[in-house]
Amino acid sequence: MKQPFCAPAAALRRVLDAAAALPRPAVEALPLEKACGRIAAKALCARMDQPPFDRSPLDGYALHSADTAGASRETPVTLPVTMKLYAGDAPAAALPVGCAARIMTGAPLPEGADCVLMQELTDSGEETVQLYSSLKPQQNVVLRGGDIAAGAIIAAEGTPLTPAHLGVLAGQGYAEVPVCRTLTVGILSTGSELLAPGEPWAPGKIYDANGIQNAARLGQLGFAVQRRHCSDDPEVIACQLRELLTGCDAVITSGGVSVGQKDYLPAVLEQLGAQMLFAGVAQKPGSPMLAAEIAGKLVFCLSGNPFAAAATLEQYAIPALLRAAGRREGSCILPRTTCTLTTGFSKSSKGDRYLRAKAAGGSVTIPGEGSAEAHSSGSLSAMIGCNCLVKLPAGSGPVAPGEEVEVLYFVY
Ligand SMILES: Nc1nc2c(c(=O)[nH]1)N[C@H]1C(S)=C(S)[C@@H](COP(=O)(O)OP(=O)(O)OC[C@H]3O[C@@H](n4cnc5c(N)ncnc54)[C@H](O)[C@@H]3O)O[C@H]1N2
Ligand code: MOO
Repeated sequence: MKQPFCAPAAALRRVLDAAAALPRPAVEALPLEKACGRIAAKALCARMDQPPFDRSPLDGYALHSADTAGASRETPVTLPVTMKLYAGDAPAAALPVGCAARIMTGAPLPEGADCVLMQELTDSGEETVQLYSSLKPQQNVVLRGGDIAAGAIIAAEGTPLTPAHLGVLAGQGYAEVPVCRTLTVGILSTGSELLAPGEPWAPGKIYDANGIQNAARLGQLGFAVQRRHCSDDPEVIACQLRELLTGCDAVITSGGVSVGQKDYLPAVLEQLGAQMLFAGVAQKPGSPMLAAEIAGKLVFCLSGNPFAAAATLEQYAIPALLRAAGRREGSCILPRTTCTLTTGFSKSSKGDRYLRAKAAGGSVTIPGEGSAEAHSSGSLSAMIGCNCLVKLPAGSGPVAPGEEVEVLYFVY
């Protein structure tokens, strides 16, 4: 007997648990220049205090704060200038009490100096300097370790490395970092109606949109992809799946998962000895989707309708693949928030429904100016520019501008 469709939350839990149970990806060392977007395979810590010495944030004079007491434009304090420090210099001696050091932004403070007066508040003298303001200890000093202290975690294991992480790591003298090997995902579009890009159009045929879209999205998230398409022939599909499973870490198919006479994916998965994670998810769109494990590799069979494929790719395949790629679970799951609708949607929702949308600044716009047709699972163009899904829970009626809805942002 056919099993009831899996609830969305349970479906996500199953694929995340299956992904977490897979062997961790191998570790490789990469130069920082090549590590953007890659996942830290180990915790990356600060090796030293940054900055590594107390430094000046200003062009001016390093001083003993006690020497500046009472200084003002009316009653300047005059001191001899006994040293000069540029960024990159190492002070050769301590600053004697009663003396000033000419100092430039980024230069280390000499020992003894505990403050810096900007040159605009002096006469900018070279031999002697007149100070027009008094200072407190540590005023205008960037303290050693003030940015990051030795030992602090820069990126926890499983963190995708951003330009900011790489900047901090570079500031620590890292030349290379241990990252998880890139996973390769096989992408198979099934359907005898499908044409490859560039093929001449013929009656009854359509171009394979899902394959490119799925590949582009996975590429954006740092996966390598191998993309193919094949006809609705169970032997061909099985053969293509076997080949992709040999050369790739996971496979995503589209099409052929429903109840049509040429919807062969359920039977092919059975033939290949798949362990099903779920067969069908209780939502619109994408309800016929399958998720399985074959020989220790994740396989996601998305429905052919392009928006159904795109939505379930975001909701289930991407979180699980990112988890398998080495990310921590928290950064694999679509972040949820509540936003106010600026546009409405005219249909009621018997089961959970997900609509593509554009969220920003607490508001969310469902494209298509209220037309439910724009949101049919076969329509693709309304997806352009969308960054999230709006969830309309089972039992919702039509929704109107001004109402609050739950928003699930796509993961990056
Ligand atoms: N009697 C029923 N019919 C259908 C049901 C049902 O419950 N009972 N479910 C419907 C739902 S919901 C969906 S979703 C689709 C899913 O069908 P399949 O996953 O088997 O997908 P196909 O039939 O192969 O294709 C559906 C649609 O998408 C087009 N397509 C397929 N691949 C691509 C591609 N790579 N690029 C662009 N477009 C693609 C295909 O030509 C079809 O138009 O089943 C419903 N039917
Ligand atoms: O699940 Mo289907 O995607 O509604 O057309």
